[in-house]
Amino acid sequence: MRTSQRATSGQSPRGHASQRSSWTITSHWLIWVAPIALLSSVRSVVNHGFSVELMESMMAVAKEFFNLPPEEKKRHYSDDPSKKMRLSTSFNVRKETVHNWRDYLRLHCHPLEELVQDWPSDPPSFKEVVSSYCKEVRALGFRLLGMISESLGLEEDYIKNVLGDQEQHMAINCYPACPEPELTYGLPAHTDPNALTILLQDQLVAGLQVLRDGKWIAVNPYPNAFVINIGDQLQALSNGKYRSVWHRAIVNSQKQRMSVASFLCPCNTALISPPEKLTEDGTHAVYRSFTYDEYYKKFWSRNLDQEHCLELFKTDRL
Ligand SMILES: O=C(O)CCC(=O)C(=O)O
Ligand SMILES: [Fe+2]
Repeated sequence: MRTSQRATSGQSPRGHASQRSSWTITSHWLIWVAPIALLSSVRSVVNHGFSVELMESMMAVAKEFFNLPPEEKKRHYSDDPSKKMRLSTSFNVRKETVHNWRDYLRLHCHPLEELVQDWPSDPPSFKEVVSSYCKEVRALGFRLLGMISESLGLEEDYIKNVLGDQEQHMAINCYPACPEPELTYGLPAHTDPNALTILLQDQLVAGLQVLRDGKWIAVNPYPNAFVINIGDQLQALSNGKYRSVWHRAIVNSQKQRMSVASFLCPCNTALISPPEKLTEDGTHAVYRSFTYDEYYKKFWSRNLDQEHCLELFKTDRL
C-alpha cells in the first residue's frame, strides 16, 4: 500500500533526531502539566493513573493487527476520510501528490457501543482491548481538559462544556522500516486540528519530533508515559495562550515504528470562541468564532504542507 516519495520540505527529517527532549515530566504530573503546558504545548505525562498493562496490551494488539497478512488487512482499506473505520496510507491520498511512509487504521470511537461492532475482529482481542483503552483515554483527556481550564482561570468544566459531546478518534500508525528514510517522512510537520491528543509511543523505536524555537527536537519514548499534544481548538479557545504544537514523525531504515494517537475533538456544532474572561481586559480575540464543523472541513480540504489552518481564521486577516 505504501509508495516511497520525496519529502516536500528541503530540510533533512533526521536533523536533531538524537537530541533528547528536556520536557519529560517524570513525577507529579497533576501539579505540573498545566502550568508547564502554558509555556510550550507538548508534554510527556506519567503517574497518570492509567493502567500500564492496558497501555502495553493496546500497543501489542496494534502491532498484531499490522502484522496480519495484507489480504486480511486490505478489506478495511479506504481513502475516504469520512469513513468511521478505515485502513489507509500516507495522510490524505485523494488530495496529496507526495505521499508519506505511513499506514494507519483510523477509528471513530464515540459513542463506542455503536461503532465497535464494525471494528476488525482479527486479532480476536482487538475490539475488547481497544474499547477498554478508548474509555480510559477519554477519562484521562477529560481530567487534562479540567486542569487546562483551571490554569486559564476558568471553571474546571468550562472547556468540556464548550466542546460538547466530544467525538473521539484514534489513529493507529504504523511506519514500516524505510529503505531511504532521508527522502520521506512518516508524517510531515503538522498541528493536530482537534482539541487534545493523547499519544502512546512505541517503547522500542523513536521517531516523533516537535518544533521548538525553530528547531526539531526528538521526543523519545519514555517508560509508561503518554505524550500530550495541544491541538488547534485549544489554541483558539485559549486565545493563543496554549499553542498547538508542530510535530512530525520521521522513519528509519532498520525498524518498523508504531504509535497510537487518540484525538479528543469538539462536537461538530461546538462554537469555538475565546471565553469572556480572556478578553474582558481589552485583549482582542485572535481568531474569529467558528464551529468545529467549519474548521474540520477546511482542514481536510487542504494538504498538510500548507500554512497553518488556524491562520485562515485570524481576526486581523478579516
Ligand atoms: O507517530 C507519531 O508519533 C505522531 C502521530 C501523529 O502526529 C498523528 O497521528 O497525528
Ligand atoms: Fe499529529
